[in-house]
Amino acid sequence: MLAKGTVKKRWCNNFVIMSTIVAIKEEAVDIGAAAFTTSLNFLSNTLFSVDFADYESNASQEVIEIISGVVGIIAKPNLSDFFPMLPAIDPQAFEATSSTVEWAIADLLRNPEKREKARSEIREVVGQHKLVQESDILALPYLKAIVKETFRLHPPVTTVSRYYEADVEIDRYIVPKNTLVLVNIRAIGRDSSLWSNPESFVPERLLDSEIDVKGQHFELLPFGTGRRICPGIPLGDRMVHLMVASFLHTFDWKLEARMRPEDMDMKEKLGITMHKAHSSWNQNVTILVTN
Ligand code: HEM
Repeated sequence: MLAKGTVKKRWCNNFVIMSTIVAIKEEAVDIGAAAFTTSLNFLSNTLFSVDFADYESNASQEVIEIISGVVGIIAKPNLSDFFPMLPAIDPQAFEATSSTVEWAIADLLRNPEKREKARSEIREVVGQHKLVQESDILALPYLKAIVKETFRLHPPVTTVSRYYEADVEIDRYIVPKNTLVLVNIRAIGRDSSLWSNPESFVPERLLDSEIDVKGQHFELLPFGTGRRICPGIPLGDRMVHLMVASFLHTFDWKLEARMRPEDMDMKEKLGITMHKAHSSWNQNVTILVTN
């Protein structure tokens, strides 16, 4: 087993190194795939001190399929007593984390002045030649606002469901027993009675706000709420912050000469979670290594 701090450091380093290799080769980075591989390796390092996947081998999907199968077999009482996280390993958890990172980077590519603001904040707190550490995140309010705003606009899990076993009254509506109620988190995040200018990416609106993502503020529920709230909040939220901060800190992003930010394709695709429909912006992004 690696020491506790080592896992985090190694994971963060891996993410930056993996992206740096691609950037040095002057290839486009598939942010979604890099984030997916990283979240997978973070968990495998935490549990087994090994990397399960490699960004360049395209093996992440195979690993996920194996994990799903293995979890079904081994998450029986004995093994999950030793590894309580095992039953929670679900492809959706990695998808949710990586799609949030992908959207945050996409929105920042479309908004260069916000990207620069976030980079200066990180540079000031972390310094030019160090890697972002988990302890730095607390001192990065603009980064935190960016992540919340990304969750508002692009919650990876768009809908949560509840099944009512008895008649219930909710806000003057009677929900009869045996009803499955679907709550559209994405629609709430874009509701104009709750948010001004809801379709725009404006992290500033959440900068000095008390609204958080832990299920207490019903206008922003990316992790759900109540008894079935996502148990992976601390891990998922931390991974998203660290990955977005590492990307911003380590690389300078720009679109290829002929492409304008407003021309980026921001269509969504519904899979296990909500991902970007096209990675076309990947092919139009030049990444310069700054550190
Ligand atoms: C950005 C990352 C993530 C997001 C946005 C997310 C979102 C969600 C949402 C919306 C739910 C349904 C909650 C409800 O019905 O109220 C859920 C459930 C769940 N999540 Fe996550 N999740 C993320 C990461 C993770 C991670 C990293 C893990 C575990 C390692 C995890 C494990 C679970 C489990 C086990 C459930 C089912 C809980 C239950 O039904 O009682 N999630 N997640």
